[in-house]
Amino acid sequence: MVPELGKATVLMKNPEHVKDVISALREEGTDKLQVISDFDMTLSRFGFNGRRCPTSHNILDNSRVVSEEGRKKLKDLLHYYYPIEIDPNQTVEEKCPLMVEWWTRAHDLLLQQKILKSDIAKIVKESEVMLRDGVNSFLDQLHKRNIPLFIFSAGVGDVLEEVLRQGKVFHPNITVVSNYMDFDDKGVLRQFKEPLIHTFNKNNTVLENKEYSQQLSARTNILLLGDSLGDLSMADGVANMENILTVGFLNDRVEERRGKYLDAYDIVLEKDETLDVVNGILGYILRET
Ligand SMILES: Nc1ccn([C@@H]2O[C@H](COP(=O)(O)O)[C@@H](O)[C@H]2O)c(=O)n1
Repeated sequence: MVPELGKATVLMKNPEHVKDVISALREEGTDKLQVISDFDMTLSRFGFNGRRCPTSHNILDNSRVVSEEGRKKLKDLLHYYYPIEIDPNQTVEEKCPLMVEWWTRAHDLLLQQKILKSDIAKIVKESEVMLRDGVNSFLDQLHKRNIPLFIFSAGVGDVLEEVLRQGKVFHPNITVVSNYMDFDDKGVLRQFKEPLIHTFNKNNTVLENKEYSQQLSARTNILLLGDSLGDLSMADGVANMENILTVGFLNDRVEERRGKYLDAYDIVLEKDETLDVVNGILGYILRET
């Protein structure tokens, strides 16, 4: 069916269910399909050559427009809050206020740096961000086949859009909901727009663009890609959902989190920096293999 599902990085609790959903997505055709994806560490790479790749926040944090002192404080926040974000032993209820605290403190520090809108392209160009191998062909294929892609990200919208633009894959079938920067009339960052999106509120509560879900009301079959357990609520706003296939990238603390990911996602990709499996599934659904 999909040879890539035999890859060593692929884990599935219920392979029969996966097979059934993929068959249903193929049978029902592309007119009913939409893709919902996270950005950081899902479409972008988690690591390269043993080094962590930056998230859209880190692209700003590590850039030359942030002072040395600011950079250190942002790194301290990352080292304090990231382990909490991925801790398998804390509940979402416990984590939520701490995530709001992290994002708020980091955004406040970024506001002090007087970042210019006109600097974003250069900041991205000079960063170490990388898209996963196979993302370009995945996004090109979705565009070619008129399949909408909804990127729901707790990262920084202006930055992730620029990453896609520089990768020449920011196609018109893509809609992004994320944390966007607000610049004053001189082009200086003055605040982040509301609502604040963090890892564990990626659901209806922050979706103001109801029009978008109405436009897509006929697309009741979903391919969902994420890297956090919080990403599983990204499709909550889809009315009358019929079939959903969830693919989760398990990037970090794999031993401790494997069980939870296997319970939550249909397909778990363990330490897989590519989109090979997803491209294999899409090719099958599109009847190209
Ligand atoms: N100040 C921050 C806040 C969050 N992050 C990381 O970015 C990821 C963004 O979320 P996605 O929805 O795009 O996955 C999140 O998982 C945090 O680890 C950060 O780097 N700096």
